Amino acid sequence: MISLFGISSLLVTLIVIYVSRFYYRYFTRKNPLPGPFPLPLIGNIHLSIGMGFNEFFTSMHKKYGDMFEIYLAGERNIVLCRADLTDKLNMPSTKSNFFTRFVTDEAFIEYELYGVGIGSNNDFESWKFNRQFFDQSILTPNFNYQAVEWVNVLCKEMESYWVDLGENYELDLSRWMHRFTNEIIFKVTTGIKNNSVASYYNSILESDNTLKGKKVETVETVEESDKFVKSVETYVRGLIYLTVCKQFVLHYVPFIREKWKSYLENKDYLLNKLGKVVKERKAEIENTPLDQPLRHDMVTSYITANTPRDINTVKRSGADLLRPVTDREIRGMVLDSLLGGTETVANVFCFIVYYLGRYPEVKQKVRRELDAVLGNDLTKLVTYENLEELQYCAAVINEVFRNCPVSFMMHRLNTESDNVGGYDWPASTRFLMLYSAIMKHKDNWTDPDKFDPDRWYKIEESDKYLLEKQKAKNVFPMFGGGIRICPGKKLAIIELKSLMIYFRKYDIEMADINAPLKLRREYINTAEDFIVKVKPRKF
Ligand code: HEM
Repeated sequence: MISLFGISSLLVTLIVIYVSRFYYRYFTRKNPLPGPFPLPLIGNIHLSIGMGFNEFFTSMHKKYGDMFEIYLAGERNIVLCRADLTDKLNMPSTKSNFFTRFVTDEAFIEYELYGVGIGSNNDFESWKFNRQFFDQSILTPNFNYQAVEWVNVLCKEMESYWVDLGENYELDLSRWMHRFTNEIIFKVTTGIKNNSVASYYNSILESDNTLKGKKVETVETVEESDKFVKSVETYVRGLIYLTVCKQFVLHYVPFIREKWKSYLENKDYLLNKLGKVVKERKAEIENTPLDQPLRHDMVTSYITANTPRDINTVKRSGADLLRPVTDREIRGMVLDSLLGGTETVANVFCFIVYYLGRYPEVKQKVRRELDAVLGNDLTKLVTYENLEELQYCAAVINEVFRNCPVSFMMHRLNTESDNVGGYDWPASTRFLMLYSAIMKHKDNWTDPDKFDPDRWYKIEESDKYLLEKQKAKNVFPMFGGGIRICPGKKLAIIELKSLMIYFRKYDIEMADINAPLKLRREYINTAEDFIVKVKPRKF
């Protein structure tokens, strides 16, 4: 039997070997760049304690310049903070050497991310197949018209709850927005109304019986709906663990091991739930007579693709794209929609409300545009064409994002050796594009720290924002770039502009106008406890 002493000596030997190997690799690394000195296993992550990830990277940028190195989970990452350094990584071609976003390891596979869906899929052929169907279902004019209609209806429904709660009720806008985006994305993806907003409203009424509103009848219980919304948020948090912890840490380090186990349980719940939705819709389609039309949602589009009931109008070419989509693939794409489209839109809208509260002159300009485009009838439903006309609103969305990005960085790896920033890098080098720095770089923006939507609005009419005029297209990666650019960008803008229409009728007032925005700063920036009152606008 091995003695305790034997086990300890073995452990010490393994640690010494690991640490020596780590520092040997560190001191002999190719192209040493400026950056903080790393520790084995954790890298530089300890330096971020007490601040958010974005603040941490921003402080490193200030200290080490536009191209530096950071160690995460013991691995080297090359951080790029100027747009021209990222050009190659964002090349819009399937021949791109920078297709891969994350490293595939055992934990990645354990989280069921490999070879499925599009967001985290590292298998190029599988990604290409899935992305084609994703784009086909979401990038058509029909989809846009349908989305505008559904978003309109849900905006009206949410408005009715706010009116019932009364103008002095303090709403946590961040929570409402998460419900709103969850319901919309679920609806456009599956065609099913999951009543996420209504059940949140019910939960508020349940928790305070002095409120005057009337509970809404829904099939979903408050608990069920809560569980689903939270499971999507929890799944995203699990992705952060994957990125910053090595598999060994996830499986063996106390506390983190338990946390990881709970993320895996949550993953099983979420995937089972989505799998059930796909199965049920499949059965519905099979039971629908051939002469009856099928509704246009993303799941229906995936299920029917390359089958005799195909609802997609675009025909595919290439033998590898002609097979039907499997249930697992469909489930992966539904999950991608939820992951990509919930936190992002919800938080951008909260940040818009914050900036409009802080800049009343910008809010006035937004209102003037809404009045001009939508007229005096406050009950009229908006159209896709109306939304297209809202150019100043589009400028506000961009400027809010530039100043307060939700997704502030993005990863890439090179498949083959390549030159980036003047250095030759071996295959599988990890690059990290720091969007928050790129979007404020003095070489590309006039008064980069100033909040001014005019830098996006009719800039051809003056030379004030000359830099933006020349460069904004390439230096504003709100939706990323290259072949992996966000496929939900049109839907996101439809949702955000539709939500901004609330400002035509209401003042969304922050409880404390002087309080700084409270952010939960993790892998993405999210608003927390964002308390507002929704009052009728004073004309
Ligand atoms: C304001 C809202 C949004 C922002 C800021 C945003 C931002 C991004 C960014 C930065 C990327 C990475 C692109 C890259 O690597 O170059 C991305 C990818 C993605 N987004 Fe969005 N997004 C938003 C809304 C949405 C919505 C509504 C959906 C739902 C359909 C969505 C689905 C996705 C998917 C599936 C991907 C992965 C694409 C791929 O890897 O091929 N996003 N998004």
